[in-house]
Amino acid sequence: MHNLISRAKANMPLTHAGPNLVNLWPPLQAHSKSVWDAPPALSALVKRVYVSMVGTRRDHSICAVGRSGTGKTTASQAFTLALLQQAGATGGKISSERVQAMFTVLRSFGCVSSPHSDASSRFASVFSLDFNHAGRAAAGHLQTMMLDKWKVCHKTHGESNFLVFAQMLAGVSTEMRTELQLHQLPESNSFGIVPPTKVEEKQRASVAFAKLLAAMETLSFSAGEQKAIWHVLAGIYHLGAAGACKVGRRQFVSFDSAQVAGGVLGCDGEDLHTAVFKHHLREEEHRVGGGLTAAQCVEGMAAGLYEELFTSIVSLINRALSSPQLTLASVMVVDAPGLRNPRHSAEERAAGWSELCHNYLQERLLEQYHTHTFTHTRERYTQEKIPVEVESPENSPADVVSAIDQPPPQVRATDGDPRGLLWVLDEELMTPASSENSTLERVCHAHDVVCVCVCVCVPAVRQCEQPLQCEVNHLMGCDPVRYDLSGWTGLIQNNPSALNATCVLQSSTIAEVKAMFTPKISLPPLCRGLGGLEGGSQRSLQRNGTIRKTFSGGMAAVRRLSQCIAVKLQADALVNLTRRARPVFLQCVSAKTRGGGLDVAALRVQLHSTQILSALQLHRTGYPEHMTLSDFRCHFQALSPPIMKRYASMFISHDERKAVEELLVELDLDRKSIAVGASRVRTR
Ligand SMILES: Nc1ncnc2c1ncn2[C@@H]1O[C@H](COP(=O)(O)OP(=O)(O)OP(=O)(O)O)[C@@H](O)[C@H]1O
Repeated sequence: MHNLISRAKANMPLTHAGPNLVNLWPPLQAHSKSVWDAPPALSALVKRVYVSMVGTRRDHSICAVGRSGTGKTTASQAFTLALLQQAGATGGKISSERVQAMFTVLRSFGCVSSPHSDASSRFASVFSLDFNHAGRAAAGHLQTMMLDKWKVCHKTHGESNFLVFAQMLAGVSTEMRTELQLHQLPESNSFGIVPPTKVEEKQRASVAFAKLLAAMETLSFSAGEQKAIWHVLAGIYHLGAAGACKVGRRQFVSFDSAQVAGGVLGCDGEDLHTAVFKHHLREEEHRVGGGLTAAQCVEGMAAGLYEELFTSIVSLINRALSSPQLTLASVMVVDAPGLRNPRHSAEERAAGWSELCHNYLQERLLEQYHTHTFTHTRERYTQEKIPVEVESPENSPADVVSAIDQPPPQVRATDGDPRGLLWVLDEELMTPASSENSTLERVCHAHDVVCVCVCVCVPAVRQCEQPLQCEVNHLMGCDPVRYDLSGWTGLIQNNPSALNATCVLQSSTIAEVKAMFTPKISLPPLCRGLGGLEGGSQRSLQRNGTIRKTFSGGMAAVRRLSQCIAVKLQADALVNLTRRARPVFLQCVSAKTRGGGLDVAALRVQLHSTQILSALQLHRTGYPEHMTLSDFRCHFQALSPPIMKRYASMFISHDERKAVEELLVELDLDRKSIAVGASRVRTR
């Protein structure tokens, strides 16, 4: 029962849906439709965005927001493919097949199976399609953010590891299986990477692996690059099998598996041991409080390897889709992991660090939606002195966002320090003898008086009775999520093993591994977890410039290597990338219960957080279609030179705004004969 709002809006012409469109296609029939069988409402949206992009020569963005499992990825992918079909492609670098292949690769390497979905995204992405002067797609550029790097070694209840592991273990050829030493798999794996056991699952994973191989071929991954990818994945698998001693010296539990891990990574066993466990100097350098446990060392290496692998795969995708052709404008499709709350799947547990990172990103996107829909629109009307009687919604996501990411004040305030959770965590990490408890107390104390609604004052963050737990009032208080901060210090402290992963790969004795991970250009690393910072075309350089700027100004330049500040900066980068583009927000909702029934309460909560009624009210009362004076001039000059002549004569005697108003009145009187509908056009 996906995308319910679409049904309510079924009779509404698309032009009335305004720039902030709610997800508008009917449920897929038991997966019988492939994602690119665009339903009519999607085709209409694609057409509208395309015509607007070509007509205004401005960048546009499509951003899907909502809970996990509500169809954001499906919607974004369907939109991208339909847009490509609508526009057509040129230059041979981009095609529907290549883009579909990219989705297949990303699904395997960036998704896990969860109670909500068989492929739940664990990375955020911005995929930009660049169009040339003829309006044809000429290139694609993928930028990714992996906010939580620990997924590869920490198994969340009910979730699998990244899908690619099961696919590889089920489908890799006998020859490669021998090379990767995957014939006799040990029973336990500390990262929870297990081969599929049921026949049906095995078959599905093998088919998915065959699809993945075909997709890599389509994207021109060379045989050597594919080999390097399997070696790194197998290396991570064997590291998980090697495990770490819980007591005593920092070392592997299974030396045999560690030896095998070293072998497939092209690293001597002793060297791997050193890279994983022996980094006293680096620990000093990064002031790692209390030293790392053996398990943290092994996990750090695995997380570092997977981060490097994912970034390299994004580079290979960009190599396949990029083109130096000059382009006119772009459409950016934004997809991020959805909001997750253990309560949605009736789990008793509290949420962890991974959920906080992704829920925070969703809040940032919602805040962007709120600002664009209400704040900017009202500001424009005020600036243009247009009387429009509308009330903005009482609440906004800003309170929760600042409870998480508010930076420290430049000058110490007398009435307390209101910095957000990420900054408090960052500071406490550097304070000797600090604990997660003191972090919690500081954040709850600073943010417990925030009102999310005029009539009810509820704190943005509230300390729970359970030790080390707090509740964050996500979705403007509609969807509170209880977090457990236990062990967060270990996750956010700099982990020298993760940093050593790059050296292990670059000094591998396996030529293909070494070649793939040795950087082609030497640029200072911005932030681990960011992918797609390469590209030679003018547009990709611009987009990468925006990200570099985000990471190089003010506090960002100083703290960008801190794990928790990097989460904020990656979210900033994503928002900055799309800030200048004309946005369309796809609010995805789902009301499906686990038994397949209709969960009305859940639907109500989701609809409430979309603020759809206020948005529609503002849209209907105001002037959603508007253009700048310069656009107006271009537009009408092309349409009718006599009209522009008249405009010029009026412009001499009045100010420009007055001239435009008079012209509009004339156009309106004469509308039928000249067929220019401009009465709802406001200019500035
Ligand atoms: N309109 C629809 N009707 C029925 N099922 C759908 C629809 N859209 C998506 N689905 C199914 O719902 C599941 C979740 O979809 P998808 O992965 O797109 O969600 P998501 O919002 O991107 O999730 P996450 O945030 O966890 O990545 C998939 O199995 C998908 O096939």
